[in-house]
Amino acid sequence: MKTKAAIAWKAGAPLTIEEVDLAGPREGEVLVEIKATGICHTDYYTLSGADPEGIFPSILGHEGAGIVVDVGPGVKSLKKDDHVIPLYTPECRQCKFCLSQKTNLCQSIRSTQGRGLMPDATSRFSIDGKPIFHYMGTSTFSNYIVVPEIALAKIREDAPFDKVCYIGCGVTTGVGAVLFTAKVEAGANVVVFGLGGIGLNVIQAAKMVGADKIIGVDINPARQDIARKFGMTHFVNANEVENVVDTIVQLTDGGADYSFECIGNTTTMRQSLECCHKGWGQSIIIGVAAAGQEISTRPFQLVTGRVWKGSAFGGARGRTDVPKIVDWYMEGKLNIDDLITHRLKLDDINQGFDLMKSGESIRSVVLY
Ligand SMILES: NC(=O)C1=CN([C@@H]2O[C@H](COP(=O)(O)OP(=O)(O)OC[C@H]3O[C@@H](n4cnc5c(N)ncnc54)[C@H](O)[C@@H]3O)[C@@H](O)[C@H]2O)C=CC1
Ligand SMILES: N[C@@H](CCC(=O)N[C@@H](CSC=O)C(=O)NCC(=O)O)C(=O)O
Ligand SMILES: [Zn+2]
Ligand SMILES: [Zn+2]
Repeated sequence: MKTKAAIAWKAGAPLTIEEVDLAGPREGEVLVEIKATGICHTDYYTLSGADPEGIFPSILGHEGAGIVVDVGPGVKSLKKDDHVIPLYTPECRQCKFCLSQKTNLCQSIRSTQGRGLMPDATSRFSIDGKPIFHYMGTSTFSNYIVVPEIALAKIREDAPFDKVCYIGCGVTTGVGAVLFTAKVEAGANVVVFGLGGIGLNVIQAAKMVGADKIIGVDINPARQDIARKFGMTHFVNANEVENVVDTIVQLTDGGADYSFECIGNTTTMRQSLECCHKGWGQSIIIGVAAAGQEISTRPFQLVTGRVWKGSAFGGARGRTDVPKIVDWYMEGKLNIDDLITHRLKLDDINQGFDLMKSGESIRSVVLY
C-alpha cells in the first residue's frame, strides 16, 4: 500500500512530504493507521545529526497514537480497530530484561530497531524500490506504519488521539521518571532542569505525589508561568544567578532529594548531581546528550551519598503502564491539553521543529 510520510533524507535537512510504499505486516506484526503524533526533542536530536544511531533516509517520529488496520500471522493480543500507542520501548514479557523485573528496557528487538529495521532485519518502507529506514521502531511521521505486536499498547477507545499521542513519549517519560524511576515521596524537594515537553511532566508528577519544593531551572523566562501552573514553586533562571548549584542548595536547606535533568546538556547533568543533598539525593538523567559527550564530577560527590541514575521512557513498561497513564489522563489526574501548544498538518511538520527550536512551543502535535 501507499502511505504519506515525512522523510528525513539527510542530517540537518528539512523533512519532505512524500508518498512511500509500505509492505504489509509479517508474522507478529501489525499495520496501524497513525491519527496523531507529537514532535519530541529527540526527533530533532536525530535529525540534527548528533545521534550516533541516526540513519538516513528514514521516517522519524515516536510519539503517536492510532488504530489497528490489519494484523499479520500469529498476532494474538490485538485485532482490527483496536486503539493503540506505538512503543519505542517494547515489552515482550519474555526476554531476560523483561523477566528481571528490574528494568523496562526490553531488549528483544533492540538491535534491529537501532539499525532502522524490523525484527527480521528488513524495512517495510521503500520509495522506487529503495528502502527507507524505520526510526525507534515507530516512525510515527508516517500516516501508516508496521510495528511488532510487542511494541503496541492497547488503549481505551474514548481517549482522544490528538492528546494521548503525547503519552507515547513525553508524558510517560516525565511522569514515569518521578513515579517509577525515582519513586519520589510526599514532602520531598525536587529540582527540574529544563521546563520543556518532558520537564513540565516531571513537575506535574512531582506535584501529584505531594512534593514540597518543586524548583524549575531554565534559561527561557517564558517557561515560568506554565511551570507554576503545573506545580513549580520556585524558578531559577540559570542565566541570572551566579551559581546554579549554590542557589539550589540554599533554597533546599542542603540540597535536593531528587533532581531531574530534562535538557540533554552535560553541564546541567553535572549541576543536577551536585545540587543533590549529601547522603541521599538522587539525580535522574533523562536528557539525551549528543554523540561524543561525556559527563564528569568529583567521585567524592558519589562517595558522599549522592546517586546518579538514568531513566528511559520513564521506566515504564509500555504495554502494562501506558494504558494506565491514558486512564489517569481520562480521569483528569494528568493535564495534557495545556502542554499541547500547537497543532499542525503533516505538510507543515517542519514548522513544528522551528517552534521547538525557538522555544515557542511546548509540544506540537501533527494531525493526519
Ligand atoms: N530518556 C528518555 O526516555 C527521553 C529523553 N528525552 C530527552 O529529554 C530532553 C528534553 O526533551 P524535551 O522536553 O522534549 O525538550 P524541549 O526542547 O521541549 O525542552 C528543553 C528545555 O530545556 C531548556 N534549556 C535548554 N538549555 C538549557 C540550559 N543550558 N539550562 C537550562 N535550561 C535549558 C529549554 O529552554 C527548554 O525549556 C531532550 O534531550 C530529549 O532528547 C526525551 C524523551 C524521552
Ligand atoms: N540513539 C540514541 C539513543 C537516545 C536515547 O537514549 N533514547 C531514549 C529515548 S529518547 C525519547 O525521546 C531511550 O529510550 N533510550 C534507551 C535505548 O535503548 O535507546 C543515542 O545513541 O544517543
Ligand atoms: Zn521522545
Ligand atoms: Zn523483553
